Amino acid sequence: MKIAVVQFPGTNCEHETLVAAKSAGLSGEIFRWNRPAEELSGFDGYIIPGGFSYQDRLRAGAIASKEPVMDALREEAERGKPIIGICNGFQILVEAGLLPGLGGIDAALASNVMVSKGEIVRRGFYCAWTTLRHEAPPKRCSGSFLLEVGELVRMPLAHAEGNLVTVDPDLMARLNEDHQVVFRYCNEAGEVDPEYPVNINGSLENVAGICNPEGNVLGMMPHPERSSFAWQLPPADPAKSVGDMEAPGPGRRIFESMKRYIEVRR
Ligand SMILES: NC(=O)CC[C@H](N)C(=O)O
Repeated sequence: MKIAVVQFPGTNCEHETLVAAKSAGLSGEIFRWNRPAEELSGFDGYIIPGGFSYQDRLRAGAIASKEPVMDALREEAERGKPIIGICNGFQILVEAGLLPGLGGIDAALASNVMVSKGEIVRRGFYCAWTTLRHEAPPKRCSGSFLLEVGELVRMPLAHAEGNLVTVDPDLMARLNEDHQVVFRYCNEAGEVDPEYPVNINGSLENVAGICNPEGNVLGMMPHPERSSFAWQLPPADPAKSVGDMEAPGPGRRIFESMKRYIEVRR
């Protein structure tokens, strides 16, 4: 099971993403955006990692979304192969139209605006640990294939443009009804609160991850590769482990899910 971690100029999470995927039993390689795009068909799945592709110019993900490699990824998605976009990867998927309903002028990942008690308390780039509640039914989505409804996973986020906004009053109803909301920001007890700091970036309905209608394409703002090993967890976390460098952290479940999804598809 071989995956491609697609790297654009300005991507900065490709190595740790590949290491995390390998820790889940996948094999793979970093695939530079300017390689012949047809070589992508030889992989079983794809991850677009985080970073600042093209310096986030215009909007984060906007320029990378126009690269020919994204047309090839669209074709692979149509064949049912899994694609996970993490942070800047999510932004690129949205801009490329691989998550229908998002992107264009109707719905976007906009600048973070954190609101508490009716006041804006913070804006822009933010880096913090967060807890996600898995909202989709098991097996709904390639990147959360193994997760139960309500399962909590801890991982960090670090971005400026992850705030889902829309002018379409029906968008959330459609996404919810179709179980395309995969993750929501919640507190450690699993409760969703629309205010900062639980709703960490101001996103509509605390959305942290969305899949396409078919479930094979997942975009998520937080970084599972940054909590795929127990040693990556914050010092106070009970699951923190420094002795065993291979001990799993919660983020590994995303990559294990992708592996299982590929196995089941075969
Ligand atoms: N960590 C990242 O992938 C950064 C995402 C993006 N460039 C932003 O700041 O919004």
